[in-house]
Amino acid sequence: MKQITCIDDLREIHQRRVPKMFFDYVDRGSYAEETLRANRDDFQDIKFRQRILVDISERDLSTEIIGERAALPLILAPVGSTGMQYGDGEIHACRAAQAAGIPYTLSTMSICSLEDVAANVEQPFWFQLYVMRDRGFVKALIERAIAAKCSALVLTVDLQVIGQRHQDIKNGMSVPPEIFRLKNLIDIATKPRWVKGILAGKSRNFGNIAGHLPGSKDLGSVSAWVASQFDPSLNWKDIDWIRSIWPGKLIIKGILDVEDAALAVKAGAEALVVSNHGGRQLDGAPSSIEVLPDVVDAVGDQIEVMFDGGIRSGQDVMRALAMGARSCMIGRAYIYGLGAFGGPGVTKAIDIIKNELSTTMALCGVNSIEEIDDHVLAL
Ligand SMILES: Cc1cc2nc3c(=O)[nH]c(=O)nc-3n(C[C@H](O)[C@H](O)[C@H](O)COP(=O)(O)O)c2cc1C
Ligand SMILES: CCCCC(=O)C(=O)O
Repeated sequence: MKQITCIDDLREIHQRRVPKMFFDYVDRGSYAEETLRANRDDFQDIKFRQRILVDISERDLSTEIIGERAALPLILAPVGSTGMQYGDGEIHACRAAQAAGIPYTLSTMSICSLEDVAANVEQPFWFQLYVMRDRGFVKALIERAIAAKCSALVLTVDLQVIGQRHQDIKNGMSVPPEIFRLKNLIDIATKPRWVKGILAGKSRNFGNIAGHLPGSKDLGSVSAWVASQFDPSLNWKDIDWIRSIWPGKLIIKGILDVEDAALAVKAGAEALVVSNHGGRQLDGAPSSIEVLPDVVDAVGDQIEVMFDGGIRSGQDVMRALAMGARSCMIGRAYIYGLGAFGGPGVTKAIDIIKNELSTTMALCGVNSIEEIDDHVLAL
């Protein structure tokens, strides 16, 4: 792995090793992908202010995330179908996060179940919840997260309907995926390493939501399945209902608007995530980094503001922190590592970002995460 020096290198190997239908599912965005591109492009407009001759010999990258110490201001974001990128992918990613001292978020749409992950890792992890129409099932899911000792609930609120991802439709990336389509079978035949990894994994279907999946003869598009299962009536009043079941910390993920951020404060969440779902939902929405400063201005002293969208380097983490985020989630950056090399690839992705962040801090003349604010930016 010596030749791997940046997240883009991991992406390239992921693309080579994982079938196209699964790589594209990770890599691409919704509709014309304007927001997906903006997430990356807008980072590049943010320039640092280099400072020299500051003693930077004792840099500390650790911080607190919702009251817990973390080695880095970084969180592995919830990513559906992670176990299709690499066998038992959720367990590998969670272990890598815990070894690195950062939180891992398990998606409702994971392949390994809550119970599987809990049985195979050392420490508590976070659980991301999608609210489905069947509220009895949602309640049971939250109770499973409590039983699995999850230490935070991340309620994702930007996907009650799904933004269409053209490439997924073209590739047969349905629920479940059409792997027996001739084109996909031919592609899979050229990816023996992936096949071996998947066959070695314990789980091959969505572990948390058995009973809510279409039968294998009833292949539907993801959008049809989401429309049939996800509750479009979800609204602020439901937060009280969730609170009545979930006693722990609540993080609301998917906020892009200052008024919504204020409502998240009012709802009593411990944190919110400024996120456009990695450019996979409302195409034409602004980049996450564009809206971050306004959200921080409005509510940053009342609620912990987290950030995600487009982070591919430690420089990007530094930019988000400089704009007021307290910590950052990464999605694709670690999944590229997982698809390329399994657990060690996730560790590699975290290490790359950590080293880049450390060097960037040094060259900007800061020694701690708490010191990072807009004074590190060239205005
Ligand atoms: C393949 C993939 C699957 C995702 N699945 C979920 C999910 O199940 N739940 C969720 O809240 N967010 C999901 N997201 C969004 C991520 O949590 C995160 O918001 C996004 O990836 C951040 O952008 P980035 O990939 O540029 O870092 C997914 C993202 C990707 C790339
Ligand atoms: C049906 C939701 C799939 C997971 C997800 O959130 C995503 O693909 O972005």
